[in-house]
Amino acid sequence: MKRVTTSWVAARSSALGKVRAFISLTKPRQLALLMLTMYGAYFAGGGSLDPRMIGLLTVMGFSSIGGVTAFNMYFDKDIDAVMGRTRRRPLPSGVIGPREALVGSLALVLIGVISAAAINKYVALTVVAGLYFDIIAYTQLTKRFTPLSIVFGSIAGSMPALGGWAAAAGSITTGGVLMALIVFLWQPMHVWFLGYYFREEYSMARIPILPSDGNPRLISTLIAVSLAGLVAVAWAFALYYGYGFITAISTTILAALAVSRMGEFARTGERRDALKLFKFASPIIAVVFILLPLERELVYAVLLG
Ligand code: HEM
Ligand SMILES: CC(C)=CCC/C(C)=C/CC/C(C)=C/COP(=O)(O)OP(=O)(O)O
Repeated sequence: MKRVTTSWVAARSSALGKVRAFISLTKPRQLALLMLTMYGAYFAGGGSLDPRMIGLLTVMGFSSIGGVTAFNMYFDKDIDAVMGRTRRRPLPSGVIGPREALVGSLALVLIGVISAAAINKYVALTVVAGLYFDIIAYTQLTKRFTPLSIVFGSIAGSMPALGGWAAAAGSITTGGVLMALIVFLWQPMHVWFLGYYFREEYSMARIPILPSDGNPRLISTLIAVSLAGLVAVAWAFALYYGYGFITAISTTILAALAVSRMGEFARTGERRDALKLFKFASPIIAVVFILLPLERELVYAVLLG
């Protein structure tokens, strides 16, 4: 009896281990913030609390974004084995086999496309675009060859916001494009400070993540320009739709803070400054995608009654 129980416990713990490992293939923290941009855009675009829609959106977001991320890890298992940051991931460490990862990620992507189509064809379009720009344009065609890969990765990263808005608005309209543009313009800060912090590992894996081999002054200037663009888009949204001024003011303050801290990094090129600025990036995008829907609610529910 004891032997049966032990083998059952062993089997259960290995199955749990597999599930945990597969969840880590979806990069849960990145997945969570990407889903926040999806929900934020959905509610900022006037989306309702209808349970069917919220359910479909949640299944679509988790499975399409998680599936694409797991698919990316399947393709990148060779370079992930080289970098200290990624070598303990389930594929390079062997916890999950390539076939399991491929089948699982494809299943998730399929569920994502189907649930997106159940909402409307524009949301389905954003999922297909996210799949194409992440897996083909970024992972396959550019990530290993040029720092310009960030353009394609950033288009992919902007798709959940566009999809969330399209789910609410029933099509792709100005507000969705502006919110997607905000995510697009946020990504250089997110990617390049992380890339600078891990630049030895990236060069070991021969991944050209940084422009001009990581000149801190150039990186800071380019990120400052992208943040200025982000702030301009936030103000454009507020002026166009008549709500979003608190979001625009908050984004302006946060971007100004980030740029003021970049001066130190531009001068010293210190890795620890790059990490601090990387960590500072996520709250900026979170503020936009939490405040904007709240402001819409405030204006529509309270002021317009
Ligand atoms: C070109 C596009 C992007 C690239 C190259 C990129 C790259 C990365 C990398 C390398 C990490 C570290 C992962 C790890 O070591 O486990 C990361 C973490 C993360 N990413 Fe991205 N990312 C991109 C787009 C996005 C987008 C659009 C979002 C959300 C809107 C996002 C949210 C996050 C979050 C929340 C984390 C975890 C941050 C932390 O640990 O503090 N990423 N990303
Ligand atoms: C609607 C939809 C499906 C959108 C896709 C959203 C999505 C998954 C965006 C992520 C973009 C991206 C390039 C991440 C980094 O990968 P990396 O390989 O550079 O990161 P790593 O080095 O940590 O593996």
